[in-house]
Parts: sequence; structure tokens; C-alpha cells
Amino acid sequence: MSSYLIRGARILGGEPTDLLLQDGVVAAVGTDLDAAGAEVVDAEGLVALPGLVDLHTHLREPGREDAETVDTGTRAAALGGFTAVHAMANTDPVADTAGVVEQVWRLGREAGHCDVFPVGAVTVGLGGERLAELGAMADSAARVRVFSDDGKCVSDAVLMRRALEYVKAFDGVVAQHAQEPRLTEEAQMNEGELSGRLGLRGWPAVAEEAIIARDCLLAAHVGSRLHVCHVSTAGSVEIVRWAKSKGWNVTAEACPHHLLLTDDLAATYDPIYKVNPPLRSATDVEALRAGLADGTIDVVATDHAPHPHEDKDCEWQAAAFGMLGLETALSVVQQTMVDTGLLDWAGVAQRMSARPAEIGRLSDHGRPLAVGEPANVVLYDPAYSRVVDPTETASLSRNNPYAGLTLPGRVVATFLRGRPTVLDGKLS
Ligand SMILES: NC(=O)N[C@@H](CC(=O)O)C(=O)O
Ligand SMILES: [Zn+2]
Ligand SMILES: [Zn+2]
Repeated sequence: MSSYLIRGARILGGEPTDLLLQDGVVAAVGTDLDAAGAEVVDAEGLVALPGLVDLHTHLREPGREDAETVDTGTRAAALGGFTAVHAMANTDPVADTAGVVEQVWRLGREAGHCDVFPVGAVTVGLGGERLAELGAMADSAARVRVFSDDGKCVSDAVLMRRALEYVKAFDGVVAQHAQEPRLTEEAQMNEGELSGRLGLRGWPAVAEEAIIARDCLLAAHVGSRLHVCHVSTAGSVEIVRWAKSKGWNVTAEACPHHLLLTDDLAATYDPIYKVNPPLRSATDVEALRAGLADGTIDVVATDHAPHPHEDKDCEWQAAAFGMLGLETALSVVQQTMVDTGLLDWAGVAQRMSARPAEIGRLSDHGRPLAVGEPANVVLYDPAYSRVVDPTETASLSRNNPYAGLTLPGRVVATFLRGRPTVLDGKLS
């Protein structure tokens, strides 16, 4: 196995430093390291971060291999600087058994671009009626620790309570898609003055906030871990802040699109902007950024949700919810959080690598770039600037909401256990 000497990288945005990656680990960190047969990677001006970890990715396999496969989705992940992704359970068949999660986990290993950690469904078939075999998924080769019916809300309070109680046995976490179903029947976009004007059924903030508040109370009541998926409103940030102030074991994520885009884009009636939860107001965006900066929101998760063109190139009401996110996440975070002065690169590493790895209970990811640690590294050029071209992607889908926008930064290289999955901005 070849070794790599990364020359002059700014670890977490600090002073230029060399990193020697050998035998899957960081073998040395310092200045003027001896290359001694290693391949040299010139990283002048590049920021080095620990490999990114996504808590929320849709890989679509099994069942919707026309939208994405484990192979193509993890290629996109590597290009985005990720070394680990959690694959959501809303596949067909649903990942609600040890057999399916092991299949997804094995496909990830075979593809080799990025580690894949399957999320297990909370209920059988995402049906919201019976608990799935959580223990068997936890004990399987896939070692599932994150459970979610994402795409659907576990709206039954008794089932949610039981799931929270059950996962305690193996230190698992329930990741909730917080959407009160009765308040969001046929909902199409953020509820507000604009939804009325556009004639699109509104998705009110309270439908998200009411479930988050209930689940925080349930998690506290049974002493378990709750993770809140794709927080999208200012009120949700307030509720999570309150739960944390009580010392409850609640974590939360925000998605890049909710940090940048607003609901007025729905006025185009272009379904590229249709997502669940919906794009919200500028006030919500500001509250999410502030919550991410002060740690109320623990992590950025992509909610990468590929859809083939026939599910997106149709009228708004008929279109699928969801947007791509893996290849643009770091750039959107740079634009919204770093270039605005809200976070430094150490803060980004915390929210896109260390914290998500902790929440997923991954031991070999999200580690600092220090001697002896696994050599999972991303090299990123923050000075780069590009116009987003939706055809330039490893994903099988093209539902990129940033198409045509200028975004900063570029992933130059990604290393997974010392092996480059991306070099010179290309898959290797
Ligand atoms: N976010 C979305 O709009 N869609 C997701 C489901 C989900 O994350 O709820 C999908 O699977 O397409
Ligand atoms: Zn969801
Ligand atoms: Zn999702």
C-alpha cells in the first residue's frame, strides 16, 4: 500500500503543516517531513479537515437504482469530501431487517469510495404501526446505531416512546423526521403569505415544532437519545435550545439547503426547490445559522435526496420532495457559515465530522488529524470559485438546486484510511 505525504496543508485552517499517511493511519504530522518514497501531494493553500461524515444520505439502493445506487451515491460523497455516510432506510424493500442493512453495508464495502453505515427503520415498512427488529439490526454486521423512518414521521407517541426505550440497550439513537401528518396533508411549501398567493398548500412551522417538542419530552422521560433530522424553522431551534438547557440528550441537524435557500424560490414553480421540510423564510435561515454557530444545532447533514428527472420535471404538486447535496455541502457551508464569520474551519470540522461521527457512534471517523489516528482526510481549496453545473456529478440524478449559482471552494482530495478516493478533484 502506497503512502502519501501531504505538503503544506492548513490543518483546520491553521499554519501550513505536512501530513504523512501510511498504513491507513496518520503516521506523522510536522514541518519538512521526509517524503521517503511516499507520493507527494502539494497542498499549498489547502485546508485539511478530517473526512466528513454525513448523518443523512439517501442512496436509493435497493429499489430505486434509476435514481442512485450505493456505488454512485458514495462516489458523489467522496467528491464532496465525505469518508462516511449514513444511508437512510426509505428504500424498497425498506431497511427494516438485519438482511437489508447488511446488504447495504456490504454494497458500500464493495464500492469502496466511502464507508456506508445503514440507518435502520424504526417501524416495519415505515408503516408507523409496529416496531422493526431494531436489536437484530444493531447486532448485525452493519452494527446499526441510528434508527429512522425518515421520509415519514413516527407520529404515534407510544411507538416513538417504545423506540426510544428500545435503542437504549445498544446506545442507539432515534432520528426523527418531525412532521405532524394531519397538519401537513397535501402540503407543498412553507405556509405563509406566499403559499396563499401561489395557491400551494402550506406546510406550517408548527407541524415540525410540535413533534420536536413532544419528542424532546419523550426522550427526557425515558432517558434516551433523540436526534432531530433537518431542522428548518426558528421555532425548532428554540425548542432544541430549551431541551439542551435542561441537559436532555437531544441532538439536531441542519441541511445546507436550509442554510442558504428561502421559500420565495417556490414562486418559480420549479420543483427543483421542492423539499421536505420545505424551504422557509429568511428569518428561519438566520436562526438556523445562529443555532449552528452556537452549537444548538450539532451538525450539518446533507439529506442528499436524488430523484430521476421524471419525478422532478413535472408540475410542482406532482413532483417528488428532495434535492441533491453531497457534492455541494462543504461549499454551501463555506458560503453561509465561514465566509460570513459565523464559524472557523475547526467549527466546520466539529459539525461535519466529529459530531456526526459521535452521534452515529462511529469510532474510526471524525477523529482529529493526529499521529496514530485513521487517515481519513479531505483537502479543500476555499479560494476556488465555480458556477455549479448540474451535469458535472457522480450522482445518477440531476436535481441540484444550486445549478447556475456561484459557490466557493472545491474538494481537491479525499483520503479513506490513507487511500485516495479523490485526487485533483477527480475520483481516483
Ligand atoms: N427530504 C426530502 O425532501 N426527501 C427525502 C425524504 C426525507 O428526507 O424526508 C427523500 O427520500 O426523497
Ligand atoms: Zn426527512
Ligand atoms: Zn431524508
